[in-house]
Amino acid sequence: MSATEKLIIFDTTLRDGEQSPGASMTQEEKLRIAKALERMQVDVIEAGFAIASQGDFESVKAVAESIKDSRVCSLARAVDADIDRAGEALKNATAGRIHTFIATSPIHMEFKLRMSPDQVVEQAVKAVTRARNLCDDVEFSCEDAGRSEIDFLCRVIEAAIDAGARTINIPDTVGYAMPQQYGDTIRQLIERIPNSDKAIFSVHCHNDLGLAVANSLAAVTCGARQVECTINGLGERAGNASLEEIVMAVKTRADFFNIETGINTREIVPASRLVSSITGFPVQPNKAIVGANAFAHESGIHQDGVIKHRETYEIMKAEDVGWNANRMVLGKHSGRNAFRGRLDELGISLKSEQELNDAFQRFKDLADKKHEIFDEDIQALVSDTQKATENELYSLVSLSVCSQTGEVPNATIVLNIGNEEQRSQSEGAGPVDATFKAIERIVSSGTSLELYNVSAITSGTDSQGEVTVRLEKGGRIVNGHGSDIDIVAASAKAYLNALNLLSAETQKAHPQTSGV
Ligand SMILES: CC(=O)SCCNC(=O)CCNC(=O)[C@H](O)C(C)(C)COP(=O)(O)OP(=O)(O)OC[C@H]1O[C@@H](n2cnc3c(N)ncnc32)[C@H](O)[C@@H]1OP(=O)(O)O
Ligand SMILES: CC(C)C(=O)C(=O)O
Ligand SMILES: [Mg+2]
Repeated sequence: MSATEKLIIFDTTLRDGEQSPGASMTQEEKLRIAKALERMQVDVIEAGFAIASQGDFESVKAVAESIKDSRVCSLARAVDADIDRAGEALKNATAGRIHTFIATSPIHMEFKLRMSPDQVVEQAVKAVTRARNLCDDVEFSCEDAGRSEIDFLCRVIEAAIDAGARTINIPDTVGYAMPQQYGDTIRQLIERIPNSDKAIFSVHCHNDLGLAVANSLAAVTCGARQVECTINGLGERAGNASLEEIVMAVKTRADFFNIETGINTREIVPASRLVSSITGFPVQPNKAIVGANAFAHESGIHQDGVIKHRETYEIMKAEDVGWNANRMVLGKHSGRNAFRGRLDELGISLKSEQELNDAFQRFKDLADKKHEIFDEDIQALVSDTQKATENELYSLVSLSVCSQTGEVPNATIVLNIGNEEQRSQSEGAGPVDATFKAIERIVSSGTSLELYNVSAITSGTDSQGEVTVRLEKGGRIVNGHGSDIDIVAASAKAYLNALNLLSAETQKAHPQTSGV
């Protein structure tokens, strides 16, 4: 391996990550994540599966139109309509990629596709050819390659490369592979396929046996030059290989891998927090790189060693992955121009002067209550502003909660519903429960609460709490978000945000209806 070889980082948080049950994201949330990935200098962003729905199409299109420094990709089955839809969504991209796939394992071909191996080869070639007519950059994946026969993989991949695929992805779709075996497969494919030098070999590993990162790295030592991964390892079932672990393994053990990624690793922790807060999937404290304890030393001998010489117990620097990057960016004496400038640096664009004014007012209100304002605070308050200026049916006017030792908590809430104020009161098991019950007394939404998560946006007891509320109704699932220094108010905002998302979906489907 030469020292200058590059490992391409292909992030699929917005596509495979979104396939995690409950992790669906709005277009605005996808754009914020895409911007964070661009800041991190991810090479390829898989923005979605354009044919899946109108919303997916719009999201891929919006990401393709706003991202300039990363390639933007859409997934497509080996089906004409999927490929055309992906091409359409990507047509304004600075650099686009169509990623088409078909399963190659005996079990998938026989029982799912109901196609013979010959038909699969023929369909793969047709799909790659069609995609190449729409886009110069085409990736082809052999779904369930981890359980496919190597002779058949050689045959279908050679044909796909001849048809114009420039990246060949070998997914371990069900997380079945073992590192050494998977690495050997990659090595054999590269050695045996006559035109393998015309393509970059890529890997996409799932974590069903907890081996996604190990399998991906084994493949890198055997010639893979693209790794598909997600922030926090989000993804279908047990998830995908986690981007932060892949990138930091390759960087920390450059002596072993002798390969580089182009990732700005200082953006890793902010991106991890953003994805966690948007999806409501908390990061476990002992998660490598981005867990709260990843750089914390508890035991005396370790602390002693670190004080004497940091490298005795630390193989990476916390600041290199973005810990401690909580810079105080603005304070209560900052003006509108500084605020606007910081939004620009964070890649946040507000649609109108009115949105800027609203966000600035929220910033001033927050600065009155909280001494230091960090980037994460700004991201949260802008997100609240955008929610407030979108057409909301329900908004919070006021909330008063009484919670006292030995007494049953009680909440009184006033909501604005379609320009009319309504008040209600409820007791509950705790202040949040009382608040949600008070809201339900007014709206009777018929939803069920699937997830409630609260996390501190920054450190300190004056940190804003960020709450995610996941509601389900008739099979539709939404994640509502709210932030506030008062976590009960943040919870009420998150609950109302989820109700507004459901109501917006209902209105799209049935324009005459109002409510959830
Ligand atoms: C391993 C992965 O992560 S693959 C990506 C998984 N992600 C998703 O499925 C999320 C988005 N999916 C969707 O929205 C829908 O499944 C759609 C829009 C793609 C398709 O919806 P539908 O047309 O209703 O088909 P449905 O999902 O029921 O079945 C899939 C069909 O595609 C076929 N198919 C599956 N994969 C492929 C492929 N790669 N190439 C060609 N056909 C395929 C199946 O055999 C099945 O065909 P059949 O209807 O003739 O039996
Ligand atoms: C579509 C492909 C790349 C996939 O997600 C998988 O096989 O896991
Ligand atoms: Mg996958």
